[in-house]
Order: sequence, then structure tokens, then C-alpha cells
Amino acid sequence: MIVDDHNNDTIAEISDAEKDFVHRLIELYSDDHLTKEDVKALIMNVFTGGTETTAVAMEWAMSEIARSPRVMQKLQDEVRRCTGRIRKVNELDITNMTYLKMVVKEAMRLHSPAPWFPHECTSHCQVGGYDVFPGTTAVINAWAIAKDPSTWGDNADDFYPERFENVDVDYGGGSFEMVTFGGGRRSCPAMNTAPATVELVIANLLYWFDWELPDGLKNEDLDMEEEDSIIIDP
Ligand code: HEM
Repeated sequence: MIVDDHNNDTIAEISDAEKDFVHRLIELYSDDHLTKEDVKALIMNVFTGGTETTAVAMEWAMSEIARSPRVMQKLQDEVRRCTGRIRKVNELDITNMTYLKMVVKEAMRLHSPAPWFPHECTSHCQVGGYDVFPGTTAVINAWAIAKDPSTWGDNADDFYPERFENVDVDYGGGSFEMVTFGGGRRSCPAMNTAPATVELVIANLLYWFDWELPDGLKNEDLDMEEEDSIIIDP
């Protein structure tokens, strides 16, 4: 259906700037670089890997902000200061919002949207003194890694965005203290765009609205229990 909507015949009439992800895939298919099955699988990858994860990251970040009046006030001050008198926060404003980036990173540290992911070992190696043989599935527990007190200290379970003022850890795949987007060759291709999306939405919502919990609910009473699955929902 999606592939049919992007009818091959019309691609030649579309400018490069207007071409989307599916147009590019169809071009590669037409050049014999991909099969139709590859195209369908890649589209499914983006839908399944890209929608729920980002939505859940946003929900957790909003919940943590709503639960912490101190963080909300500091963040809202930054968003309004960096945005000025315009109608909408844009990507350029976000580049100056250092606290926002720390808040989103801290929310993703505490609540890895993809808590674990499997990798198959292709050659014999040793991990922590254990032999791992080819064909073995190793499960990377991103959830636990990001909460390890030996890395993150005694307040590892607390939502404290300021910790990133002194910790040079990023989710770019190079810091094994936090592997929210995986690492290496199979790491998430959206490791830069996904946080940017969350930042943009939160900045706009805080710019325009003062947030409150519903029905007089107290901050400490907000239910932060996680629902266990392949994606951790609030
Ligand atoms: C907060 C949002 C997201 C999180 C936390 C996340 C996390 C992850 C993780 C942990 C992996 C597996 C890495 C590994 O196996 O080492 C992955 C893979 C992947 N993600 Fe994301 N992701 C997010 C958003 C997105 C978005 C928006 C897209 C696409 C638009 C996307 C597309 C993919 C794809 C295609 C893969 C498979 C990469 C491969 O196997 O080569 N993800 N993601």
C-alpha cells in the first residue's frame, strides 16, 4: 500500500528535496540494489522501531518533568529565555537549550524505551571472563546498565538531570555507561533525530503551557510503575 502510493512512475517528476524515505528505497529497488522484500522490511523497521519508542520516551520525560517542580521551573525558564518573542520553538532555539538536553538524556537514562535487545555473536569472544561462542544470543540489558550505581553513584535511581554537567556520557554509541540506542554497526540510525524530536515537542509544550497534575494529584503520587515488554510503557 505505502509502496503503491509512491508510484514508481511519478518519482522522475519529483524534485530531490521532495523525495521521502520510501521514494529513495524505491529508487534503490529500481537500481537492483534492493529487492521488494527488502523495501517492505525496511519500511516496517522504521514503523515498528521508530514510533512507539519515541512516543514512550516523550511520555516518560513528561512524567518526570511533571513530577519535579524544580526541574520544570528551571527548564521552562530556559525554554522561554532561549525562544524569545516568537510563536513557536524551532530547532535553532533548541541548540542553546543545554538544560533541556540534559533533562531528555536523564529521562532516557532512567527509562530506556528499548530496555533490552538481543545480538548474535559471530565469533568466539570473552565477556567478563565467560566464553561466548558463535551463534550465542547475548541480551544487552540497557535498562540495568543505565542504572548501575557503580557508574551513576548512589543517586542512580533519582531523576537528576544536572548529573550530566559533570559526566561526559552520550547516547552516540561510544559510551557503554548508557546504551539507550545500542552501539556498533547495528546501533539505532535515529540516535540523533529521536532525542531531537523529544526535545522539540517538550520545549514547545513548556513554552506555551504551565503543566499541572490532574485532579489535585500530588507529585509524589504520580504512578511511575513500568509495564514490562519489549518497549517499557509508563
Ligand atoms: C527514543 C527513540 C528510540 C530508541 C530509544 C531507539 C532504540 C533502538 C535500539 C536500542 C536499537 C537496537 C540497537 C542494537 O541492536 O544495538 C534500535 C535499532 C533501530 N532503530 Fe531505533 N530507537 C529509537 C527511535 C528510532 C526511530 C525514530 C527510528 C526510525 C525512524 C528507529 C529506527 C531503528 C532501526 C531501523 C533500527 C535497526 C538498526 C539495525 O539493525 O541496523 N529508531 N533502536
